[in-house]
Amino acid sequence: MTRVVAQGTFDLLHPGHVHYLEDAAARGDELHAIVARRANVTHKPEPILCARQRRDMVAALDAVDEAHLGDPEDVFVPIERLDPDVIVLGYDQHHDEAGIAEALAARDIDCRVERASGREPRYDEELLSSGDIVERVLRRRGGPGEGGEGGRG
Ligand SMILES: Cc1cc2nc3c(=O)[nH]c(=O)nc-3n(C[C@H](O)[C@H](O)[C@H](O)COP(=O)(O)O)c2cc1C
Ligand SMILES: Nc1ncnc2c1ncn2[C@@H]1O[C@H](COP(=O)(O)OP(=O)(O)OP(=O)(O)O)[C@@H](O)[C@H]1O
Repeated sequence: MTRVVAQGTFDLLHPGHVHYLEDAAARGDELHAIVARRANVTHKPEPILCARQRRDMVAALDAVDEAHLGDPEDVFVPIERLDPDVIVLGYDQHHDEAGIAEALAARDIDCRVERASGREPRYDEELLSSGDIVERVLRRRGGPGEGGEGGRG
């Protein structure tokens, strides 16, 4: 039984997330998704939705066998608990495979580190970024003070 782990913020779910999780699931028999805590999302604006809601949405995806709230302090806590055979990084995820592989080896965790493929938009209107979804909402629904087009867009 090959256990796979994938991870991310998964704020406003979109087909890119689905592609990533399906790609990761295809690399083993069961897929566990770790959902980042707000405090650990430091390389971009904080997520709009709370971690529990983000976890619940990821858990609802067919590709995902179980979704977990990430540890608030130590990203390796869920890894040591889950003891995966493969960790799949997202195609543009800011983590370094070699660095993670070293950290796993230092913890005697026998686990491969792989990187998923990216998915390109299939039509102009399609948004494959949570940040871009927020931008569109602000543009279309932002109040007059926020430069939005106002109204229900
Ligand atoms: C192997 C691995 C384990 C992680 N575990 C946790 C965790 O336990 N708690 C957490 O808040 N974030 C965890 N993360 C970090 C988040 O997934 C990271 O902030 C995430 O990559 C968000 O960035 P992204 O959504 O832009 O990809 C982990 C990342 C990796 C690569
Ligand atoms: N278009 C895509 N194709 C494949 N994987 C994707 C795509 N978009 C996001 N992912 C992957 O999903 C995981 C979670 O991504 P994240 O939660 O950061 O969403 P995001 O849409 O990339 O956020 P943002 O674009 O606002 O930074 C990451 O590993 C990322 O590589």
